[in-house]
Amino acid sequence: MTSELTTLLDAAHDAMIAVDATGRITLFNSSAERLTGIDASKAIGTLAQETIPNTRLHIVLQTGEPELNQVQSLGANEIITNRVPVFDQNGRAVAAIAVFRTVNEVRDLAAEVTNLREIQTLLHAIIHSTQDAISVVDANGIGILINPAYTRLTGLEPEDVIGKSAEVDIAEGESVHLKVLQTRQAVRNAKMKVGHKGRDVIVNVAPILVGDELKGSVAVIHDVSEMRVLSEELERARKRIRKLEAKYTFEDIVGRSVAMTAAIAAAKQAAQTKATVLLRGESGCGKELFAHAIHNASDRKYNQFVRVNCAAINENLLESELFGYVEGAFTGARKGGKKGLFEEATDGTIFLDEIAELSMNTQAKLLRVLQEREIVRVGASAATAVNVRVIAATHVNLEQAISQGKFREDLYYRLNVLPIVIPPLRHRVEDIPLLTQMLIERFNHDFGRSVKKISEDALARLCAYDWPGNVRELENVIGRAMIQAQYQESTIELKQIDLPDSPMSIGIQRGLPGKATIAPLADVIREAERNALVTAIAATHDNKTEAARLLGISVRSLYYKLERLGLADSVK
Ligand SMILES: Nc1ncnc2c1ncn2[C@@H]1O[C@H](COP(=O)(O)OP(=O)(O)OP(=O)(O)O)[C@@H](O)[C@H]1O
Repeated sequence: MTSELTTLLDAAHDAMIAVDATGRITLFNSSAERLTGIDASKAIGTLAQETIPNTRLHIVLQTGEPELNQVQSLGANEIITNRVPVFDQNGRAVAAIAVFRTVNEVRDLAAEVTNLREIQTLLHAIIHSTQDAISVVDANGIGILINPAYTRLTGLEPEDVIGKSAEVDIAEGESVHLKVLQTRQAVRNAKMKVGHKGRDVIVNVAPILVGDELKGSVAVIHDVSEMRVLSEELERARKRIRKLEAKYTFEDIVGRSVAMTAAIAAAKQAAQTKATVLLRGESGCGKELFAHAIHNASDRKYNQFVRVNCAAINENLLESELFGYVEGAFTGARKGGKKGLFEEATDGTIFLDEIAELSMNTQAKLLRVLQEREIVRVGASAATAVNVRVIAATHVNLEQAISQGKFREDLYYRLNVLPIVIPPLRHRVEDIPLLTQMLIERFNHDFGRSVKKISEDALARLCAYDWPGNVRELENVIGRAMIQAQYQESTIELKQIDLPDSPMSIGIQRGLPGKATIAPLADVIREAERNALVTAIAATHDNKTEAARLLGISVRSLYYKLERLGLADSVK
């Protein structure tokens, strides 16, 4: 026997014993030594049935019949044996071979095979169900596996790819598989075009190394056009979030008084309809808060909420702002024209705050929108249909405005479909403790304070006041009190509640001026400026840069103003 053959047989996991025609052992490999505990040098040349009593090789020689899968004992082991005769050209048995291994080894092997099958099934399921296109080539760059996502992306079927060169799917660019096989290094984010349609893709390819041996490479291919669509969708969603200005919901409206509960219930009901809503109430009582909440509780919540302060926009611009304009509508008109706020709010809500401030001319145009549900851009001849829910708000007594000829009666009826009256704070004193607590928490957060509550006498003072500026005014009073409070203070005290107690000053805030209280405008402005500076300096703990930022002025300008108002020393 050649030495190569001996080495090979010694390396085999199976035990092997061969006998010649006389039944003497001619081969006894290492595994046979291991299983029998007999040295090959001692076994070779002996009669097999004498050295190993139940080899039965002499019987196989006699009968010429193979004995397959025989289980028997060998020392402490159970073994499974195959014995086969070897014949010459004349059909005479000239040798016999026994190949055996322990039953445990066979069981382990069977389990390993089962495991491998399970892993294979699992891999198959994963590769076939993933949305990522996958292709695998062997070490020679020949295709061995693709998945259905690959076929969807490239249009290539298994028969086009399996057994073919890795370059078969490339429409433009070089094969990354071949590069990875050459370098044994993974390649990430390679751009190329693949398949019949030359689809833009990004490819990640990794070598398959078993130990040190290169077995092939695997590529995961992403469709760029799909990614582009997804990122565009993401951008659209981001824009929507950015533009979604309605930040409050009904959860944010504080109030358990009967009047407030009724207003909230009416607003919740209105949210379920498409009807125009008219929010009425004094300044600062929460009309805008309600408008946000109605929008956010309606089926338009994922679309635009556009707020228009009718009092803040110049009358000449208002029409083009609301309804847009066509190219060349007026000098300075943008090329291609411009969408108006009604169109911006398509499928969403437009909140027309301070509606009573609209000119009679714009009122007529708004009436048309409400009647026809269409707008005409400035300079356009045709109308465009718009699907927009209108919420209007005013603190003005519209009935009185009608009788004074300042508000169109027909528009009033169009707007007044679902009127919701938000009661002034003085009519719902029982809400003051709740609102105060909510504000304390908000300002703790904003100013970094840790105030817990308000003292009883301070709260009593708040409840006795009649709040012409409503919740906005309460916000200011609590805000000021918390700025004044020392850091360690946990209760707002009466002395920190800064409320005007003269009935005259209340009158001024309600728009009922008393001559005695009117001061020269320059003094009023100077006083207001002084207050603003002191508050900002206090709120920022004397951080001039931050105070200037809050006031919207430069630091230099802040120092100048402090100097001019004689505050430079007191706030140092
Ligand atoms: N019920 C409430 N619960 C919580 N916060 C409220 C409530 N009502 C009003 N506010 C707060 O008071 C401030 C004024 O409210 P809002 O701007 O909605 O009033 P408004 O009636 O629209 O005022 P204006 O007529 O001056 O525009 C806001 O900061 C708002 O969040």
